[in-house]
Amino acid sequence: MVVSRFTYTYSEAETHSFSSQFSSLTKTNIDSLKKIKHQRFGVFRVTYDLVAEEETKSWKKLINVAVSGAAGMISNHLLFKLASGEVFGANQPIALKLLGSETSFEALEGVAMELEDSLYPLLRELSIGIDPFDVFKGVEWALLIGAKPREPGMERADLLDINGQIFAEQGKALNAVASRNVKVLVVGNPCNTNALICMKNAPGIPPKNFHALTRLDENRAKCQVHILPMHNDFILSRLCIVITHLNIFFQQLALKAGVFYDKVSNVTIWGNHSTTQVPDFLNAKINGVPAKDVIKDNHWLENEFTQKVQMRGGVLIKKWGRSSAASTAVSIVDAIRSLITPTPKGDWFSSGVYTSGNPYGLAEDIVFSMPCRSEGNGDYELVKDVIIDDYLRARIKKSEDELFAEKRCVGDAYCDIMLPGEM
Ligand SMILES: NC(=O)C1=CN([C@@H]2O[C@H](COP(=O)(O)OP(=O)(O)OC[C@H]3O[C@@H](n4cnc5c(N)ncnc54)[C@H](OP(=O)(O)O)[C@@H]3O)[C@@H](O)[C@H]2O)C=CC1
Ligand SMILES: O=C([O-])CC(=O)C(=O)O
Repeated sequence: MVVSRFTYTYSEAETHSFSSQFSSLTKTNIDSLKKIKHQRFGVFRVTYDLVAEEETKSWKKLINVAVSGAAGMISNHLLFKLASGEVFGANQPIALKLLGSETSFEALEGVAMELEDSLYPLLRELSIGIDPFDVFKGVEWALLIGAKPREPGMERADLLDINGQIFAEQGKALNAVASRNVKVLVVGNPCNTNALICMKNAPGIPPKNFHALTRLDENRAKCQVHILPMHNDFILSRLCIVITHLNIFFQQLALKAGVFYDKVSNVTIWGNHSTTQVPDFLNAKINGVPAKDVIKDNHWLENEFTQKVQMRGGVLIKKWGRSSAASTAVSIVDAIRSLITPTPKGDWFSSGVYTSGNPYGLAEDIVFSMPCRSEGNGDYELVKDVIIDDYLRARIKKSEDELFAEKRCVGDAYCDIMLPGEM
């Protein structure tokens, strides 16, 4: 078998002139530029015969992965994890197809150069482009990160409108050219509604294949346990190491308590990736014991813990001046790995998935974070044996209402809902 490392359509000089064209673009010529096919990059122009190599390596068939917003902050962390084998495995060669825009094209070239310079053996193909109908051709995974963040003075409805258009176009492109079983993970906010829009525009792809990223919220919920009040019969503390400069502080807390966050399981985030999300402590377990039996402080769980998780994104934006990028990339890796490796017995993971046919009595036709299990084949099943009490039901309803409001906002002139990260 021959694994191709790009055939590049343009010479180096042509690339530079191609790039500089983008800086002087007007809206009228963008469409004609979009007709240009996406490019195989740099060293990946050449096709190498890997037959000899394959005799010694038990590599799987090449997997095609598209990443949008590839020149952005999250992608800058994620792409290197994908190329290294950390995500799909050490025997999984990968073709990365990076989607940017006319404004980010030069930055995208810079990202591609860094990927080249990293000499990842598993990265067999790398291409960049600005037209999703080119970039998404044959992809088996689409990680949709690119989305316009809200700017000062913008109406929320403007953001939903703009991002709605992005995800509608990308849904159409996936529908037209992607693998029929492509798995789509929407990260760009508001991710639940963007995932729904994308899905609705891709009727040829099973709705079950669309996910909105709520794994970061699950991870945040797990790490928040470190702030548990001391308890008479059980002292528990938790650690979160996703924010590098807080490592030492958190590690000290964990060492003192002698409990690590890998002892927290069965954590569901219900609902929207927003401040209405519901971190479920009712079904969560600590050391295999129901979290409520360990913590026995309902007030703390319903208030302090819940709000900490709901507000985490916004608090981080205030401190960093930008939204979570590294921990988001980590959670994307977790989300993918949860679908391609069997879920540990008795546990589950959270993902924003389509509600139609759900076993919890949730409203149909929205993308809602729910507990999932996978056999490791890329697919998932919803977990049936969870308890939903009156408290959870009431909180879940608020998130449902918000998602219906978001749905209504797409295309509306005025919108009065909270978006993810808002305080
Ligand atoms: N679900 C979750 O848990 C989380 C979601 N997020 C969300 O992920 C998204 C990306 O975050 P991050 O990487 O930090 O952001 P960046 O601003 O660093 O990058 C975002 C990318 O989105 C693309 N973009 C921006 N505006 C538009 C537009 N109008 N049309 C098309 N693409 C656009 C740009 O790429 P280009 O010009 O190449 O298209 C840009 O590089 C944001 O929406 C953020 O809110 C963030 C953290 C957690
Ligand atoms: O809050 C934001 O805007 C970014 C985000 O989604 C998060 O950090 O959870």
